[in-house]
Amino acid sequence: MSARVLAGPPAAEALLAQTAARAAKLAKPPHLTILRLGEDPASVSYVAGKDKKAKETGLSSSVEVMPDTTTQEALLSRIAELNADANVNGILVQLPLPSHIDEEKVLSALDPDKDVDGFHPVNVGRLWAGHPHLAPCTPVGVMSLLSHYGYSVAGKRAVIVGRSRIVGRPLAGLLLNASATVTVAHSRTPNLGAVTREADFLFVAVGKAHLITPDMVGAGAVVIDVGINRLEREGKKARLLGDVHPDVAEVARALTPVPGGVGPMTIAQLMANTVSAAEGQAQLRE
Ligand SMILES: NC(=O)C1=CN([C@@H]2O[C@H](COP(=O)(O)OP(=O)(O)OC[C@H]3O[C@@H](n4cnc5c(N)ncnc54)[C@H](OP(=O)(O)O)[C@@H]3O)[C@@H](O)[C@H]2O)C=CC1
Ligand SMILES: Nc1nc(=O)c2c([nH]1)NC[C@@H]1CN(c3ccc(C(=O)N[C@@H](CCC(=O)O)C(=O)O)cc3)C=[N+]21
Repeated sequence: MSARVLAGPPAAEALLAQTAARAAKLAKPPHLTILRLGEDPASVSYVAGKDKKAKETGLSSSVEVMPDTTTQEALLSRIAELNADANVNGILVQLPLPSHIDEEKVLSALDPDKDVDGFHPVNVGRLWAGHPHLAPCTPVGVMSLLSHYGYSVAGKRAVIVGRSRIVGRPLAGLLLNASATVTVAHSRTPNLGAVTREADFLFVAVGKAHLITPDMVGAGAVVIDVGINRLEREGKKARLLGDVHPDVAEVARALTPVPGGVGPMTIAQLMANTVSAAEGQAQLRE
């Protein structure tokens, strides 16, 4: 038996269609500003993908590139201007930032109601209080992928491997809000396989190619592979590997592919968050 493949693109298209319809109801197209510092190739490529998808969805977007020598002060002052600019509905600061910049300070400087990544402490608090407004795109995208394919986590055992700000932690909050029984494993978890085998729904966001092998997965589990590991190849395009070994398809009920699984949902959810931000701001003005 081979697992059902939970492809991202059809679910992402459905979400984008809904999002475009919401955007069209607003007085003007919502505007997303993306700040990128430096020329890290992965960041260049992700940011270009977000900008392109925004335009395809009927949103307005702009990318501002600053040198990787930009001071924290200069970045904070640009953020203050964007916060004050009524024409800007959403602001995204692409991560990772150069090491001389304090990520916490930068993320806390964003207007929480324009924080389309959901990384500001106010948005983290809203999520964990059980009433999210803007929540991180990747985990929200994972939840909508599950619902697109008809899965409900209520009353089920969910195990997450990874506890980052961008994926593991907010995913735990969303799954708890959706009434799953949630376990979060990480690098200090002994006997990882014993924990992951208990999962009805297993979510993996670590960044280690093929960490999860078939012996670590319970029969009939739904497995969501968030990991993206670049395997550079001489003279060829890099190959992308997930955190889950492909043989897991032999034991799991369902599995997301890499690429073409969670990645497209992240981008689609960013568009949805930008529209949510614009809707929230329009309500505040009423
Ligand atoms: N598809 C998408 O849209 C996205 C994909 N990604 C991908 O997801 C992966 C994770 O990203 P991100 O969350 O930012 O990564 P981080 O490096 O921030 O976090 C990795 C987490 O994995 C844990 N970990 C590391 N090694 C092990 C191990 N051997 N066993 C168990 N846990 C371990 C770490 O534990 P500890 O906290 O103890 O250090 C940490 O919590 C990456 O491959 C990234 O490229 C990320 C964002 C979006
Ligand atoms: N402030 C901030 N917000 C983010 O949301 C953010 C970030 N910084 N930094 C980096 C991570 C990573 N991330 C991805 C987005 C899309 C794909 C994606 O579209 N992946 C495609 C493949 C793309 C390719 O070919 O490289 C897929 O999985 O099919 C992957 C990863 C967002 N991140």
